Amino acid sequence: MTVQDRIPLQNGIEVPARSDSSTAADRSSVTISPTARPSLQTDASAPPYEAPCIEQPIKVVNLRTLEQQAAKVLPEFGFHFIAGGSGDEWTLRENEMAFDRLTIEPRYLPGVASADLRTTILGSAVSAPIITAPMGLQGLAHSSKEVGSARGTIAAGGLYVTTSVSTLSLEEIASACEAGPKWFQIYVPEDRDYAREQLQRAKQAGYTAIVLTVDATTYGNRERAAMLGLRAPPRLEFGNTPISPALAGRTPDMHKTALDWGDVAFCVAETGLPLVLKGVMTPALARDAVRHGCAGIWVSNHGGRQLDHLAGSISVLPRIVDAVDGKVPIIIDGGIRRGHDVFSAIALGASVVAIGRPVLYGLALGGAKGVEAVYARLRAELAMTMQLAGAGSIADITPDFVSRAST
Ligand SMILES: Cc1cc2nc3c(=O)[nH]c(=O)nc-3n(C[C@H](O)[C@H](O)[C@H](O)COP(=O)(O)O)c2cc1C
Ligand SMILES: CC(C)CC(=O)C(=O)O
Repeated sequence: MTVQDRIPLQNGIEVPARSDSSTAADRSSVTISPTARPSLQTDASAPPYEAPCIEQPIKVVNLRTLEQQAAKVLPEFGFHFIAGGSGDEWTLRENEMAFDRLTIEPRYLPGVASADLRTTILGSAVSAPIITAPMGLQGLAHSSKEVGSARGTIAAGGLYVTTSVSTLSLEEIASACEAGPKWFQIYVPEDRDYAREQLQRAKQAGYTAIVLTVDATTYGNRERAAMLGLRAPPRLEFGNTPISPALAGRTPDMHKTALDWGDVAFCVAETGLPLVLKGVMTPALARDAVRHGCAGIWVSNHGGRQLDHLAGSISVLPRIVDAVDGKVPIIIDGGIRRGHDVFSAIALGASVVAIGRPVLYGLALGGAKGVEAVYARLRAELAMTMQLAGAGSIADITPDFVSRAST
């Protein structure tokens, strides 16, 4: 199989593929697990993976074009691991398309001199209603790994969410956040002792909330690498392997399949921290989450990487907002690329939005400074949208600012 010359991305964009002289015979050494639990594979005989390492401020024209820029600096496997979705990538595309079907109804002559973007989420102050979504294996994006994205996020006044499947340890990442706000997202492992250890380490390291992701009880059907004939790296680093002597010698599975409300109660009982449920796509789950004491609801389809053919996340937000009825704050992610996307999400009832891939593209292009530039651009677009639409503060952004496009 030869690697295509040009790779089609979202929105009809194509990027030139890197040259790759490996043959089908070479690639056949990639192990494809025949088990019922697909997972990200490694390819022991592949050449070492070299992530970008440049630290520099970058010019961000807009967050959409970042994908093309990042494609030029990332190794192909890393780029497609980050950019890709699952199955036909319908949900991946729909996340952005659903925002594109919304229109803004401006309020002119409001006497607004400037827009104040500041807000709070679960007691943490942020410079704008924008936070960084948890993302695993950031060593594929840049040599600074999660330290780079954490530093960039905090420097921009955002909130950082560390994942349990980070390349670096949750403690190293917590240090990089310094005094900035940080949450810990867990994929509850099968092994209770290991789960307990991770939660206790997170609390000890100063994370102030636990995010429990519910949409990954098995790995999504990620087909890009296979379709493009890409070789996975020889090894993938996971920074949160067990450390306590009681767990010595165990290599616990990082994802529990039979996740249930007992796991939610366990995470709360072990930490006493507020728990945000991530991956909520239905009003029924949102209602149950509130009833079970969750402190926040995170509307997400995992950036279209898990179950394909879920709706675009912004499409389900209004019904979830109705179900939650103001009892807890709502976070939303998926396809947020423009200041007016942030504006629409807030108008439709989210407290803050989270951004995923654009952070990793900024990281790949410039390390922490690149991430800071991504935030700066999105914040500038939001400020401009608020000024032009006539909203002086985040609290001013009410539902009547948004309607569905009539075309
Ligand atoms: C490379 C990558 C890794 C991810 N890893 C995690 C993870 O470890 N935990 C999690 O809950 N979500 C993970 N996600 C999903 C993001 O948290 C988020 O839901 C999604 O990226 C938002 O969509 P966007 O990329 O369009 O902004 C990952 C997403 C990407 C792109
Ligand atoms: C290492 C992966 C399980 C991280 C993830 O959640 C994702 O790729 O979407």
